[in-house]
Amino acid sequence: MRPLIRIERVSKTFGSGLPALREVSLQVERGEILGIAGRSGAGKSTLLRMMNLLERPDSGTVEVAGRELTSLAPRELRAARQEIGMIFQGYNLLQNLNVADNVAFPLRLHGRLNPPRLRQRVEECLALVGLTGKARSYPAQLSGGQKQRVAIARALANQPAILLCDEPTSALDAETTRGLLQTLQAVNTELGVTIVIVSHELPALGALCRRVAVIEDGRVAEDFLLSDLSTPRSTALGRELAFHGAEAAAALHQGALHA
Ligand SMILES: Nc1ncnc2c1ncn2[C@@H]1O[C@H](COP(=O)(O)OP(=O)(O)OP(=O)(O)O)[C@@H](O)[C@H]1O
Repeated sequence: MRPLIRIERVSKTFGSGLPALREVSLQVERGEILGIAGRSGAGKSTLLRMMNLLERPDSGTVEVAGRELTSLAPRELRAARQEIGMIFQGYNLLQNLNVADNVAFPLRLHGRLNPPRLRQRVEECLALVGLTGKARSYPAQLSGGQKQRVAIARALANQPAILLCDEPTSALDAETTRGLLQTLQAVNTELGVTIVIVSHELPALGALCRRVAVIEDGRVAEDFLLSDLSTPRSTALGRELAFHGAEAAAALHQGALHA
């Protein structure tokens, strides 16, 4: 089957002159959870942001669900992005809107649902992330974990096929992180959403991901299934991941879904 995301020979250099990505090729299969690991500055976020064209490559192609994003007109690109939700380390919530209105924001932008259906969709999304009672709260009244759950609900409002996660647990404590990873796992298994997650937290990647790509100096240094314990890993991060993976996955499956 055709991969859901296909990145081919993508390069990107910012003003500083050093390439952030060097002819990177990477595929993401429909339904999988792919982790992107790498040291600070390796190019992880830039690669993730290529997947919805928040960053535009200098060269190479980015195909999502059979559409080559770099060749789309702005209007077509907006439509293609409906398929791709994203969450960030800093949550990016609108502080002056309550939780329900934050989740409703992309639905209103798109304008496809009438008011009763829109309210229903917001309730569904909040139930999905365990925040039913918080619809009228404002972001400032929520914990970090709750804010990230609102961000997930908002990212899923338009029923995307893909959820891109940029360091989603970096600002959270260990227990909250575990609850959030369980939510992401449920989003994948119960809704079938394909997830790509950038994180410097190897236990989080080990617990959640089926496959991990290790980025070094703007290149994919290795790309492997965490279940493959027989092939020697070629990078230090790959070896650490192989070591942590099984243990972290077992820990994730203990405890409540919504911490
Ligand atoms: N908007 C930008 N303008 C200029 N340089 C940038 C920009 N975004 C990224 N870079 C540079 O590109 C390189 C890769 O950055 P990127 O954020 O993708 O790395 P990363 O692996 O996600 O790092 P970290 O783990 O620290 O977030 C770095 O050298 C960074 O300084």
